[in-house]
Amino acid sequence: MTKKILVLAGDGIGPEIVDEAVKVLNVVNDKYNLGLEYTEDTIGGAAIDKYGVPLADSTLATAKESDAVLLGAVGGPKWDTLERSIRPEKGLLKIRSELGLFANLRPAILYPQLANASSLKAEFVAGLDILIVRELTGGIYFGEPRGIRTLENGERQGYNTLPYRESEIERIARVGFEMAQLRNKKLCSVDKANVMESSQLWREIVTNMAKEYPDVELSHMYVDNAAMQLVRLPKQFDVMVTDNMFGDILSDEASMLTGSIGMLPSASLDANGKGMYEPSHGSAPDIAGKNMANPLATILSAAMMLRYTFKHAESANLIEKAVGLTLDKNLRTADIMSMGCDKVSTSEMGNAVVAELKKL
Ligand SMILES: NC(=O)C1=CN([C@@H]2O[C@H](COP(=O)(O)OP(=O)(O)OC[C@H]3O[C@@H](n4cnc5c(N)ncnc54)[C@H](O)[C@@H]3O)[C@@H](O)[C@H]2O)C=CC1
Ligand SMILES: CC(C)CC(=O)C(=O)O
Ligand SMILES: [Mg+2]
Repeated sequence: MTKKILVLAGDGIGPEIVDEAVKVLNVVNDKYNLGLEYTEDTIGGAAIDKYGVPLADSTLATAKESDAVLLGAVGGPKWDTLERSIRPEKGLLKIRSELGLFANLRPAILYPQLANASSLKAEFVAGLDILIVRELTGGIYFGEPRGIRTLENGERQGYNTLPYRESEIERIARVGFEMAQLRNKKLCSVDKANVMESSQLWREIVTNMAKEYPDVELSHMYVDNAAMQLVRLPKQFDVMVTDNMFGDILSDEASMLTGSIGMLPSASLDANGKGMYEPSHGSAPDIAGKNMANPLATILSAAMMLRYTFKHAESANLIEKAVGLTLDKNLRTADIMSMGCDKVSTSEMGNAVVAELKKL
């Protein structure tokens, strides 16, 4: 049976890193006869240039007909001055929302070969394996009302709203509990319940759900403390579940424990296993077009696609193993470079993973 993948490379380093992930997918496709079929389209700034909007209706329709989406990244200085409603990032938020991709899984795993690339000393990060479960279609990135208004005294005021419905909290918390059950059975719910009503409701609902998961040890933490604990003692965490903005920020922070944001993959899932797979980082305009971005987060996101949407754990495991074997060869893109290693380009890194994969 064919498996339809919509490839949306997007902006900046997007096309460079997505190319490498597709190369890697092609190897497992041939090996296991997976029937992967690609359609290419675009999103973000590239879509503004092509269609006049950051996500064309036709692209969204193709995404809805596809089994999975592989996405690079969106955004860049070229489009930063556009009116807010048509900025590249709006396309990304819209596709997540329209596809119902409420559960964003961001695993922060330290490959032992990269212990020296981590921002923390090796003793703090050795064996690190945290899963951040981020709510992706609600909260302050979507809340209404929002805008920039002019007050009576003529001063302008920017405002956003952070709403969470009970059902939105419950469904993401359930993902957190279930992921914890599959792992080390520890769930830390991160909120700001000492200040915000939406967090108070969040904490109440998560607390009530704990009864259904007696095997999971639940804890709660305020987000400011969580940010600090992530760099103090990161291995205290197993699964963290949190809202859209907190998860966005904490996952970038956690990425540096693994050596680089270029190592952090993600899966954005709906209720039925359909998903969009994208690295956790952005379009990195500062290094775009230089063939120096790290493609591993995108390659590892492709592995997550095989695991979560196509239920083919064997090929996902193989890709992750090939990444480890490539790092064993001391090949490093600039962001994870350390002494005694060989610096490689984006495409050289992708080719090296392909070469290791073909040997397995
Ligand atoms: N999912 C997405 O499409 C996201 C898009 N953005 C957009 O990307 C643009 C740039 O945003 P920034 O805040 O600079 O975040 P960014 O994640 O693009 O870059 C932050 C820093 O990390 C580096 N970096 C990121 N990915 C890398 C990789 N694969 N290999 C090596 N180094 C890497 C960049 O060079 C930069 O120094 C903005 O327009 C922003 O809105 C930001 C985050 C996520
Ligand atoms: C448009 C942003 C919400 C993208 C982002 O920073 C992310 O998803 O990590
Ligand atoms: Mg982010």
